[in-house]
Amino acid sequence: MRIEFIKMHGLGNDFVVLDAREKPLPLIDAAVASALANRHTGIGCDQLIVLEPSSAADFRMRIFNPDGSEVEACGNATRAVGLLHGKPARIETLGGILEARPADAGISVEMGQPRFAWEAIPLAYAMDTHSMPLAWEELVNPIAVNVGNPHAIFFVADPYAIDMDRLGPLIENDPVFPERVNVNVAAVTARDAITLRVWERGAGLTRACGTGACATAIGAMKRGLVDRTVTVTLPGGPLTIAWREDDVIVMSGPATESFRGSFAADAFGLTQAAAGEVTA
Ligand SMILES: N[C@H](CCC[C@H](N)C(=O)O)C(=O)O
Repeated sequence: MRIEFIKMHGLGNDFVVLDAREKPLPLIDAAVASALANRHTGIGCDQLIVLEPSSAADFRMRIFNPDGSEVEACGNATRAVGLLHGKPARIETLGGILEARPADAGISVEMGQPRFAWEAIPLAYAMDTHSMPLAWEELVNPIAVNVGNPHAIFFVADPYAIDMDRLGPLIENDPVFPERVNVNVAAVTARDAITLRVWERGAGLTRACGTGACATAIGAMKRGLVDRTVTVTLPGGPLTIAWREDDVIVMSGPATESFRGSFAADAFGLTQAAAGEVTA
């Protein structure tokens, strides 16, 4: 049995998309996700995205990191599947229902409302999430924001001077973040401009992180560093983030289909455990 995939990206944050909305797929679990995401022995991607039918929205989007973890939100992938869908879509995710629609800048997504309570990040114990009283070497006093998934944001002079390969995993896996955390290092360069790099939970350094851009923009707005619409420039390019008066975050930016292909299901341990069984 062969399975078709669509290779997509948002500013270089890349995805393998499996579309099971019309036809069920065999079970996709952590092992399968990790194997497909492997850049040497698999197709290779920052996240595996699986689309399924939904009773609550137009369709459901499941998000798997290369380490196999299934997570609540992926901003760049939400724009990518919005492009694939080709018209406005309500998309069910573990982090809530999002709305994606074609826009001048590519695709615009309503990413829901940010959460700041320590229990919502989550943190292991009560703490001021506006400026956490913690330090990891030169990275100090982050603001923590949940935008469907957990983010810690450090404001620094130069994000490109930070050794993310060393400090990223240290912070990602700190026990203060019981569900781990995405690590953002950002510099505010104007009232409407931020430069950002992200060490992603379960994926490492990526060329762009949509939820990271949302969380960082909201963090900067909460600290009064920028206005309520800001351009966040990642290594892969810019995203526009607005924090609406109704508290909803709106992210706009490009999405790209790179190519389509197929693979032999059993090459990645995708066995039809039960005829017609949908993904778990
Ligand atoms: N690594 C993230 C998921 C992907 C987020 C990122 N690719 C985006 O565009 O938001 C997490 O574990 O929460």
